[in-house]
Parts: sequence; structure tokens; C-alpha cells
Amino acid sequence: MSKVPSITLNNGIAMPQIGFGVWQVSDDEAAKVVGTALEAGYRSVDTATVYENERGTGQALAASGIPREELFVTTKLWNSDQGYDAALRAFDASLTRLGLDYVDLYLIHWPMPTRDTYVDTYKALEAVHADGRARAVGVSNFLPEHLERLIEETSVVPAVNQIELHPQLQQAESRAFHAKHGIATEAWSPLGSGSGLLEVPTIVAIAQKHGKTPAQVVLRWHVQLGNVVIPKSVTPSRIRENLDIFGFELDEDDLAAFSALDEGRRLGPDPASFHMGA
Ligand SMILES: NC(=O)C1=CN([C@@H]2O[C@H](COP(=O)(O)OP(=O)(O)OC[C@H]3O[C@@H](n4cnc5c(N)ncnc54)[C@H](OP(=O)(O)O)[C@@H]3O)[C@@H](O)[C@H]2O)C=CC1
Ligand SMILES: O=C(O)C(=O)[C@@H](O)[C@H](O)C(=O)CO
Repeated sequence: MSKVPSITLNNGIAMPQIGFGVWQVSDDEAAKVVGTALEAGYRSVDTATVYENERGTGQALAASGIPREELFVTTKLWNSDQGYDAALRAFDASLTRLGLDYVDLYLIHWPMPTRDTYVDTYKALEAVHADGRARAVGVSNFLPEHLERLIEETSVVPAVNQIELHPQLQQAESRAFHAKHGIATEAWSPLGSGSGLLEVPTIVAIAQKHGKTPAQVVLRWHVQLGNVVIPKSVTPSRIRENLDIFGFELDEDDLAAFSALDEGRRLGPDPASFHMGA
């Protein structure tokens, strides 16, 4: 029995609120650290074609002996694979590398609006959802205007939008849009991806107040907001630490202090123009 609570996606399936992210983890290292994460109690893993570690991730899942139905596996379609037919081929290849016959969540990694292929691409995701090989489908890095188009021109409302989100980029507009349309908000770089977020004095003070680490209070903030989070670590003690956030609660003063940290600080690419790999 996992210690991580789940949220219910708009198609009724459960998704653990904390998952394990594996960007910048090599294939060999993924085979090891995903195993450490599963032993620690994670049941959800976030990989992507472009991370080049689906094979190692799949090996760790298989080696764990955890029943498939207790795991939640997300992967993503890379920019070079956009378009209906290419997306179907990319999905097959991801399943093969993962060694799975279905994934729990399949995402379009970036909208690439200047290429104007995301609607056709999403229709391929709808097809793999319809045939049962993706229990849920969604997107990543989509702005509200891109989601609007999907909602108007396709049949399945995305279950998830995975976006950059942390205390210095709180994404109020996207979160409100998601809430209105039943789309779950999943936060990437939830700990600020080594940018210094965890040394911000306000966060250090809240951590000291609760006898927790800065990473734990940041993850707790996400969870209290209702976000799904996917912290990455290759450090076993941090892998465990990042899961130990359920025995305490941030109060209104803490939440107000977090709100004041929002400065629109984007660490990653701009979704309106990013098309690396296409
Ligand atoms: N859809 C998208 O476009 C994107 C998705 N993602 C996803 O989101 C995941 C998480 O984002 P990511 O950018 O990796 O960054 P995170 O915000 O998860 O931060 C990871 C960094 O924080 C360190 N860290 C982890 N835990 C702790 C801790 N308890 N105390 C101190 N430092 C800690 C890690 O170090 P160490 O590993 O050395 O322990 C690493 O340097 C990715 O792995 C990926 O799955 C990320 C970027 C873009
Ligand atoms: O990590 C991801 O999921 C990403 O899409 C980005 O990190 C992207 O690959 C990038 O930032 C490249 O500079």
C-alpha cells in the first residue's frame, strides 16, 4: 500500500500526487535510481522519449516485482515525432523501450505552436487512448490558448497539463484554466531544478518553523495547492526525504509567504516558441 495520496483525473483514473522525475538521469542510472524510488514508496515515474532513459526506467519497473496495476508510468512524445502517423510510431517505440504494453499517461511534450501540428498529434494520442494502450492522455507546456484549441477541435479533454511550476513561477492563469476545464496541473521543476530556490530565506524560515527541509515545505506547498509533483533526485536520502511530506500542514501565514514569492521566474524554455528537435 503506497503512502502517497492520489488525485482523480477527469477520466476517473487515479494518479499519485507525487511521482519521480528522471530528466538528466542516464539510462543506466535510471535503472538504479528508479529502483531506489520504488523501494522508498514512489509508484509514479515521469520519463520522456527525449530523456533517453525509457529502457532503464522500464528495467527498474520490471525488476521491482511491483504489480503493474500499482504503478503509474508517464512518458512523452518528443517534438520530432509530432504529426499523426509519426506520433503513433513514437508511441509504439516508447512502449517497446519501456517493456510495457500500456502506459498510464502519454503527453505531447511541447506544443510547438509555430509548427501547428499539435491538434493532429493529439488525435493520435486519442487513438492510443481509445485502444487502451494509454490509460490517460494529456499535454505538457501547453498555454491556455493551445488547450482551448484542443478542447474545441478534439474529443478527449487532456487529463493533465505538465508545466513549469514552483514558488517563483506560480502559474495562476494556467491553474485557473485547468481547474475550469477539469485538467490536472502537474508541476515540473517543482523544487526549482537547482536554481537556488531552496535557499530563499522565506522558504528556509518556513522549513525551520516546521522542523522540515526546504524541499519538503516546497513539495508540501504544491500538494496543498492540489498540484501533482515530480521531483527528481539521484541522491537516495533526498529521494526518501521528498516523499516524507504528509505528517504536517502549512498554515495560512506560510501559504501567504509562499504567494509573495511569485516573480514569474521561468527557468525553462518559453512554450510559445520552443521547438528544439523538430
Ligand atoms: N515537461 C517538461 O518539459 C519538463 C519536465 N520535467 C520533469 O520534472 C522533473 C523534475 O524537474 P527537474 O528539472 O528535474 O527539477 P527539480 O525541481 O525536481 O529539482 C531537481 C534538483 O534538485 C535537487 N534535489 C532534489 N531533491 C532535493 C532535496 N530534497 N534537497 C535538495 N536538493 C534536492 C536534485 O539534486 P540531486 O539529483 O543531485 O539529488 C536536482 O539538482 C524532471 O526530472 C522531469 O521528469 C522537467 C523539466 C521539463
Ligand atoms: O526536461 C524536459 O522535459 C524538457 O523538455 C526540457 O528540459 C527541454 O528538453 C530543454 O529545456 C532543453 O533545453
